[in-house]
Amino acid sequence: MKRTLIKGCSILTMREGELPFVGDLLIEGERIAEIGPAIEPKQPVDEVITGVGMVAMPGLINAHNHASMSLLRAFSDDLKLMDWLDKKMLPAEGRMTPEDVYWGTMLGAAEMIASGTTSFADMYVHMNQVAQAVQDSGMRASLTRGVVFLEDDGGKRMTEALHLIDTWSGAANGRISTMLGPHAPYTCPPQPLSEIIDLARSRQIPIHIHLAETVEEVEKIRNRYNQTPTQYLYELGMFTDNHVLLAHAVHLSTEDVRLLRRMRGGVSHNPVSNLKLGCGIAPVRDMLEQGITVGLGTDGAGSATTLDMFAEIKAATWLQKLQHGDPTLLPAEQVLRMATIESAKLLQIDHEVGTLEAGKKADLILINLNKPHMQPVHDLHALIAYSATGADVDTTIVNGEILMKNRQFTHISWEELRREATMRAARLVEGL
Ligand SMILES: CSC[C@H]1O[C@@H](n2cnc3c(O)ncnc32)[C@H](O)[C@@H]1O
Ligand SMILES: [Zn+2]
Repeated sequence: MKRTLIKGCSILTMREGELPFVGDLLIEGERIAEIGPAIEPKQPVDEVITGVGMVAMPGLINAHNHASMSLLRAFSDDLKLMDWLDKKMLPAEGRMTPEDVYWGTMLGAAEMIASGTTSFADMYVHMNQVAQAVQDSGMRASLTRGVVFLEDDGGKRMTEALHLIDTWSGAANGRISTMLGPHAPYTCPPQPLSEIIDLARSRQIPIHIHLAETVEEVEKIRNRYNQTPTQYLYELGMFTDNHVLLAHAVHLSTEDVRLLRRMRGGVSHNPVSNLKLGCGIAPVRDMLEQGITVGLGTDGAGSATTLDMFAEIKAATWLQKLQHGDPTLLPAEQVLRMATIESAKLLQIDHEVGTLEAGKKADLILINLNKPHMQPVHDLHALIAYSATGADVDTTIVNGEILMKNRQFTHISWEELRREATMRAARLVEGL
């Protein structure tokens, strides 16, 4: 079993209310063996990492992504969501081969590792290739085959969704978990959606779904069913005994927020994508007041452009402060917890990751403080939430494996990845 000792770093455990302290962290195999002011290992260590001038904190957890859409980064911007999706993304996605999805996911994984994300929730197609990329990149992920019921496919998409669950749950040394992924209320009519909900309940499979992202979605569902999108899911039994990961939840009425109050799971707030597509501001303060778990995600790079979770951290707290004219809302520690342990709850991995604690899986990052914008150090939570960017991450560790050290990838060949991604991305968007 490999033993790695990180010495002399500032440690942010992200356990509620716990103050930062300077100390050491011992990793044995996949897990954190010890955290403390000065560790004297009882057995020889294989690697010592000097953490002086660094902050160790839990890896960030991206609760909503379509990693493979990294191939469509900065290809189609400044459009309304439905134009962006129908006229640009779906035609490009129609050309995607399984190999494209593999390399697109690897590109997303490389960006996430380089910016301090260790786990992500993903919804896409060709999920065998997404899972393979998760396995190869060393990341942790919760994967779901996105299912749209707009035309009859003879059950192909659902077969693939179940194949993913049956084949990949627990794979890659437990780094991969799975969910069911009905895409959104406007792409999933009542009958197939209620079948998925019942299946999820009977097999205890969590659900990942987009909800109430735009005003247009609210109008569409009102016209079709005379309900809000949230009522539509609620009445179909979505929130009865199912763990549900809701992406966006921007347009919720007061009554909608109350309906979600007792839900298992919670909401991935994706503020950069919501801002860029002009969708609106999710009622984060109100959801938190009702006890709803709110984590953070990026959505795909096709809309958000970047998968840097530090951008989401800033946008999330700034938006709540601005919307309510109250700078005390979402203080630094709380928004950092949203990007770590609260997101972990949404992926049902909070017993393993999301805080730094002896016995948990060693998913953590080292952030370099030796930079002008990271000095002086008064309040570490504030410094990281309001000043750090993904480029300040020096080292990324998942399941005890070092995936990036001194900003160099250890599992990814960047030259090969860049070549594959460039060539494939050009083909996908040609003529669109
Ligand atoms: C069927 S796989 C997932 C599907 O979702 C699309 N998608 C990406 N971003 C969004 C978004 O913000 N709202 C709705 N749908 C989105 C993606 O292009 C895939 O087709
Ligand atoms: Zn999405």
